[in-house]
Amino acid sequence: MQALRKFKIAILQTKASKVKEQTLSYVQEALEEAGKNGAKVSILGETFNCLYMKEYLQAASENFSDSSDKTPTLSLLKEYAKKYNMFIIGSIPEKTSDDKLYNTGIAIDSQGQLAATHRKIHLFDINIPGRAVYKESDTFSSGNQITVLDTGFCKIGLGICYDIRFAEQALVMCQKQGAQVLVYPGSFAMGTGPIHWELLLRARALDNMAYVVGSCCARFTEDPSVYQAWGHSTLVDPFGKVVTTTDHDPAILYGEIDLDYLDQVRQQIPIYSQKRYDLYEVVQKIGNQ
Ligand SMILES: NC(=O)CCC(=O)C(=O)O
Repeated sequence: MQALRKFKIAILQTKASKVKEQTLSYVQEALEEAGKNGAKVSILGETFNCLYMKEYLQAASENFSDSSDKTPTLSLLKEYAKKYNMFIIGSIPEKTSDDKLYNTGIAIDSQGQLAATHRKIHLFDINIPGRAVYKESDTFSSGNQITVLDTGFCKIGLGICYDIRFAEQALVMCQKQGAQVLVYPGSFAMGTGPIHWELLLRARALDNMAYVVGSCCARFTEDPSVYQAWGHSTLVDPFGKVVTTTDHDPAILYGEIDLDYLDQVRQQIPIYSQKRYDLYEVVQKIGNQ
């Protein structure tokens, strides 16, 4: 069988409502459109099934071992992955049987199976008074695994939002585990997004000469007391160029992943073979090595 070297991705910048069913109807509409438009991989935002605030995160959480009537988000994604023969990636709040909550990236394969999970490793605990104050560890426990999904046609490294600030995680995903595409579902903050979001996406792309997808949630503008996401979902190519981007409103972006182009860029600027491992090294300590 001929390897798939070029494929279409869709970045679904969907909006959350205060009501989970409504939020999922926005997600369903977006998946329908992306599927009809031939996306091979559709990527949603961080905790795309609710607003990014403790009470909503708790209420929208799903236990992945529950039956399908109690996991409406997972069921929806599985249905649409199968219907349109596409991979679907995003993060949702995961509740475990011992009552812990994780911010968990999920990847559903084109057969509708849960192919990989990534529990956010670095929790968004920052304190810039008057600008960005958030303590994600009040809600979630942190994960302990670095995750790279092998789709059969490319390797996708999974991170979540704040994870993008940690270059070592991306280096391990690409340079130890062979990821060609890095995917970061996000809900970036207004106080940092304008200066850091695109810069970080492009930085990780250049560190690794990889495609980088930042799929942010759309902004919830109706109520200023609710966490406001920066939006601006973006695809960056392995040369560090922004392929497509948007503002903060709901949107679906399409882009092409071209693995021949990625190989070409990695040959032309051969950082992978020029590493001075006699002077430094990035070591993965735990996870699928
Ligand atoms: N949800 C997040 O992890 C937000 C990360 C963020 O805004 C940042 O500045 O980093």
